[in-house]
Amino acid sequence: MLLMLGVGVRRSEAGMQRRALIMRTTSRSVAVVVLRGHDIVGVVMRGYVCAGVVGGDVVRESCLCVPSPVDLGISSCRLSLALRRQNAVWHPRKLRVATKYPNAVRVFLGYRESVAYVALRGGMEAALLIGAAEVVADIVDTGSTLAAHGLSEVRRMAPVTARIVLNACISRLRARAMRVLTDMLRLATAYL
Ligand SMILES: Nc1ncnc2c1ncn2[C@@H]1O[C@H](COP(=O)(O)OP(=O)(O)OP(=O)(O)O)[C@@H](O)[C@H]1O
Ligand SMILES: O=P(O)(O)OC[C@H]1O[C@H](OP(=O)(O)OP(=O)(O)O)[C@H](O)[C@@H]1O
Repeated sequence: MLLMLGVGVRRSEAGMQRRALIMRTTSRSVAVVVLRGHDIVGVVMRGYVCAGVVGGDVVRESCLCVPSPVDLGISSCRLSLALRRQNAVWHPRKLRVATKYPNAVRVFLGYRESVAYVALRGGMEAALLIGAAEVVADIVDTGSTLAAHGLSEVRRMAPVTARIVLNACISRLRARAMRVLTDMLRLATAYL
């Protein structure tokens, strides 16, 4: 929203409605769509929207080839592996990793047969506490969530920040929207 304000685009009155998922703006060629993080890359790649703002963790996990030229440098955290500090019970054959980022973690750990993935959508720490996994792969910021569950961060796999992702063909299809977007990208890169 700040980037939009920087290029003179504001939410219109109609865009201020409570629980609105599509916010109209003062520019006829720009609207803001509110989507779940894990849906954004696919929606941008398919060209339903020109651009998206999304965490780098989600971009990695999508494994989709979408241009991501600007790192906004905000919402910084990291994708890490964590273990129980005490009473770890190891499964004899496979190391089970509870995560909502199985694709990204597979790349970091290599495609090893000795690692199995327990795909969860949240609350990964609970998987260790109930014996469903030995390792958690999740984003960590302050570390307080891990500490609250008696877990220790054992490996930092990747830094994460919010990024702008773009549809590769949009400049040809929606020239006016692209001009606003180009101005926003210029502004973002000038101030970051
Ligand atoms: N503790 C945190 N510190 C910094 N950034 C975070 C933190 N938690 C999440 N993020 C960033 O914010 C993004 C959205 O996180 P959030 O937890 O709101 O969504 P989610 O729970 O992954 O998705 P959904 O709510 O759609 O299921 C993440 O992809 C990450 O990039
Ligand atoms: O290191 P910390 O500062 O404690 O942050 C890490 C927590 O933040 C994220 O959860 P979020 O609050 O986004 O909720 P979620 O579990 O629904 O994704 C992540 O899944 C951790 O649980």
